[in-house]
Amino acid sequence: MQVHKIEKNKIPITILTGFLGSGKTTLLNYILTEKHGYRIAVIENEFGEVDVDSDLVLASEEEIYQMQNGCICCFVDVRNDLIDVMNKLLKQKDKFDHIIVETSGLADPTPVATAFFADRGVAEEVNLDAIVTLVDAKHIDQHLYDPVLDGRDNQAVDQIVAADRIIVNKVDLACDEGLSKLESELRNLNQTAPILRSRYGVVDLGSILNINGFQPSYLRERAEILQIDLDGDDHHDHHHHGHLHDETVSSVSFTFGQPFVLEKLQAMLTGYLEERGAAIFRTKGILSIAGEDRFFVLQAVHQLFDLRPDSPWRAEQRLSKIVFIGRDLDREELAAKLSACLID
Ligand SMILES: Nc1nc2c(ncn2[C@@H]2O[C@H](COP(=O)(O)OP(=O)(O)OP(=O)(O)O)[C@@H](O)[C@H]2O)c(=O)[nH]1
Repeated sequence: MQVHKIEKNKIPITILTGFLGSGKTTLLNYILTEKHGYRIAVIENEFGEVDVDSDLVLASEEEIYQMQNGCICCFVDVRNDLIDVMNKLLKQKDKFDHIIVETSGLADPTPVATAFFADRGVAEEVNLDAIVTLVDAKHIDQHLYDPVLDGRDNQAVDQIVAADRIIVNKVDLACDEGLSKLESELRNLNQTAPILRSRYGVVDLGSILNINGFQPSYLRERAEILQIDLDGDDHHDHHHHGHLHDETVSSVSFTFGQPFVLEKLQAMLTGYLEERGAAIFRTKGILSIAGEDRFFVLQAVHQLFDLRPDSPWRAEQRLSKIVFIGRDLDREELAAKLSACLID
């Protein structure tokens, strides 16, 4: 690991970003289980009404704060929540020495980064270390060149443009030629960020944590474009900014008390995602399966899906939670399809 100069006494913050399903939680879990000597506090922000992500982050000693209901980049109130969470964290700052903020996959990281500067109290205590952007080598093209967003703000692009480090993840799903082409496209969007490659988020952590990689001048430029006031010192002021994430994308979530019949569910998901997967960016779930003592984890990025047993249920009630994120989602249709897979 390389050692870098760190701003004295300030707690470094890493913003972990990347489009839906690019591998942020996978990388976060890798970081949380590696022996790097940092005590890490995590702030998670999820897009979707039902919280699945906190179940997917491995249980650990680290402090994990969940922020839900909205995307931190978009809503001033949610950014205020972020500052409130930070203030809570800072009251017990002897417990950790690094903070990781995992943004939702639809967030533009720039307004998130500005939140730390706009609040004077927080700005005195923390140092934005780097914006680390994960890129899904298999699926990113559909989002970088999304025809629905033609001429409009595109978060997949924003995330790459704002990056201090780019990690091209899922290299196992791409060929060498495809990776080189992708890397030159990324270089066109971002001329300075070093580009790393990874499989399941395995990277040299010395290249992404405590690197002093953040470029404030660049943030100021982006903040101006987004009309964010960087110099306001009261974060409870509802100042406006010109950014909203892709409104054509929404999420639909369900919970079920009854268990699913595995084969029925597998067949339904295969058919549904094959047919609709281009418009369904992300599906995740923690599922109760009939006859199984373990809960199953469902992970899908577009058509590519994985449903497998995880750990035994603990004493808590077995409740399935499932969330779909994408375009033109029909709640009724999905509810009927899922209900048909439940045990009679
Ligand atoms: N084949 C392959 N799959 C990967 C790799 N990294 C992550 N995945 C899988 O991709 C899926 C999404 O990974 P996550 O880490 O949950 O992605 P995320 O960015 O946190 O997703 P959101 O929070 O929903 O935006 C999971 O099924 C992972 O197991 C990789 O390098 N190769």
